[in-house]
Amino acid sequence: MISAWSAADVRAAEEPLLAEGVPLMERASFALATQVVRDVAARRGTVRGARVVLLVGAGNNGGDALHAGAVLARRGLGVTAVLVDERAHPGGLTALRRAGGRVVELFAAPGRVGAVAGDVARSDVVLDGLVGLGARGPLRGLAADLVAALVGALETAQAPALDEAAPRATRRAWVVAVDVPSGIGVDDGAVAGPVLAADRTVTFGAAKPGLLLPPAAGLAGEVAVVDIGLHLDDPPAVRRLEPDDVARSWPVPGAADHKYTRGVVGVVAGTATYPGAAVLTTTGAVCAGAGMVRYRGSVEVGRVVVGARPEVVTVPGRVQAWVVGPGVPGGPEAEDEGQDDGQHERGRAGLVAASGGLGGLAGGPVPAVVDAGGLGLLDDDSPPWFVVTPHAGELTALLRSRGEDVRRADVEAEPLRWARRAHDLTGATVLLKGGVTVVAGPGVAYAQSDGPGWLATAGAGDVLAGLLGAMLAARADEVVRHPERAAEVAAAAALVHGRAAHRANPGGPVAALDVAHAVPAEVARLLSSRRPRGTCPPTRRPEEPA
Ligand SMILES: NC(=O)C1=CN([C@@H]2O[C@H](COP(=O)(O)OP(=O)(O)OC[C@H]3O[C@@H](n4cnc5c(N)ncnc54)[C@H](O)[C@@H]3O)[C@@H](O)[C@H]2O)[C@@H](O)CC1
Ligand SMILES: Nc1ncnc2c1ncn2[C@@H]1O[C@H](COP(=O)(O)OP(=O)(O)O)[C@@H](O)[C@H]1O
Ligand SMILES: [K+]
Repeated sequence: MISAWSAADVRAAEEPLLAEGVPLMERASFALATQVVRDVAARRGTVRGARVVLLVGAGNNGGDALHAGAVLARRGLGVTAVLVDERAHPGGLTALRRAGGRVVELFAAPGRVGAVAGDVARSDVVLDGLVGLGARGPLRGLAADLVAALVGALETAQAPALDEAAPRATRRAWVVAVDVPSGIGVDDGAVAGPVLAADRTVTFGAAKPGLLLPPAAGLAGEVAVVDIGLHLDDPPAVRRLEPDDVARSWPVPGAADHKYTRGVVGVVAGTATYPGAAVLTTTGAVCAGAGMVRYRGSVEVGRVVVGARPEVVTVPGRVQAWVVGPGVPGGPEAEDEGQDDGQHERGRAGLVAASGGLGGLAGGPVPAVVDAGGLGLLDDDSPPWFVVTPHAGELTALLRSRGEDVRRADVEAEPLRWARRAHDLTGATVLLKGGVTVVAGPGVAYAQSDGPGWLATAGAGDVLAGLLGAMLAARADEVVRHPERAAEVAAAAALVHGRAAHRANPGGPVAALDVAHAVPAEVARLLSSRRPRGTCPPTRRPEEPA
């Protein structure tokens, strides 16, 4: 798991160490220089003669860059520091000069910003140390002008300069962000001004939320977290599951299991107009290893589903997680005009059962996935073991229906903020789909970035809904008892879904059904890395057949 803490938490963790005189900046800058040497050596063969430019702001972030530059200069790289502020870190400047580095005082000649940016773009490596945890809002002043000019100068070049295989004319500098890409919202991932996109971010002490959250996450490149000895005791602000986390918690059936202990998924999806959604959702659930999938819909669509997936049953009965809404038209008018094929009524019944509204009759509350047309069926208050799975457009509509004056662009600019708001307004756990999938539940947030852009294809969300339904059904009791785990299961589903999309056709376009078909092999691969049985017992469910 990658855990990210806010700037304030990281600073609080630094304080006692700084008071004891622990040399945090030396640790940070040495690790930064080591990573740069590794990157240069891996791509260029030798580090000697490589040209490095440091972009240096007024604070300790610039200090990190200057000290790292001193280490690099001593290793034989040619290092130039470009200062955008006369207050550059004095210790760092002295160290760089002593090591033979050059200094360009851009602050004294701001008119040269265009020419300097052109030079910087032609270097081998750029270390962006303009601003880090101390950033207040988007970049401004000379730092903003330099980055804007540099972004333009880098635009035409294709491959990083360190990629010796690429023709020289197409190479551009390899960009390393110091702690964070300068100017991103460190705590919220906002990108409200110019930001130099990094190939690599070397971040100190712990990851920061802005490195995991869109839109800034897309500008951080590969993130390397450097341990500088901080102790962070508070829960992280944002987490990202990695394959090992999902493998560890995946419920592997044992000898005593049967289909009902594995979890039955009830699916209310699709109509005569959108029968494909019913097939994709049920296939997602079947391929994720549901003990059983019950399809609830019209006889006509049920036949299509069973024709595609003979494993699916269409008779009512006990369900351990509901999936409501994929391929179901939203809004009361769809129901009034009969376009919903009765799915609104079936969906409402599923959600009532899932919230425990039928008491002992239905065996108590169970998790639910509420997607697409199901979102309009939610009551004012939902339990947190309901996971709503909107994309940005659907989340905007959901928020607006609850009185928020918000537009899709606002949701895309601050996805975690709005996912949290939707969680607060509805009570449900919120999985907001997108290139980075953001999950907000009670006291927890996840940001998953596992799938290729090819996954943005019609029906992929239906597969995710079915897959998530199966995962929730397998851990139904646990999720209802500990609703914060619904968010973890949702993040795990996004990981499996994204990785299955890579597996379905590595490097090329994927069809939604192929993503579902790739899930079993992807789960097997995840589980193959798991420690031997006995060290981490699978989650077991006590229920007997209904
Ligand atoms: N406290 C420490 O000893 C350590 C700090 N570290 C580094 O120090 C950084 C934090 O240093 P600081 O607190 O000095 O802050 P920064 O260096 O991140 O930034 C502060 C400076 O940037 C300017 N600034 C702020 N917002 C700006 C904006 N929007 N546009 C342009 N300029 C802006 C401010 O005028 C201020 O002078 C971390 O990100 C990390 O790189 C590391 O060396 C680890 C140890
Ligand atoms: N740029 C992207 N990169 C990776 N995955 C994406 C991207 N955009 C969307 N996705 C994923 O693709 C799926 C699309 O789902 P959705 O929008 O609900 O489509 P549909 O409703 O047609 O099934 C979601 O899982 C989402 O997270
Ligand atoms: K930076």
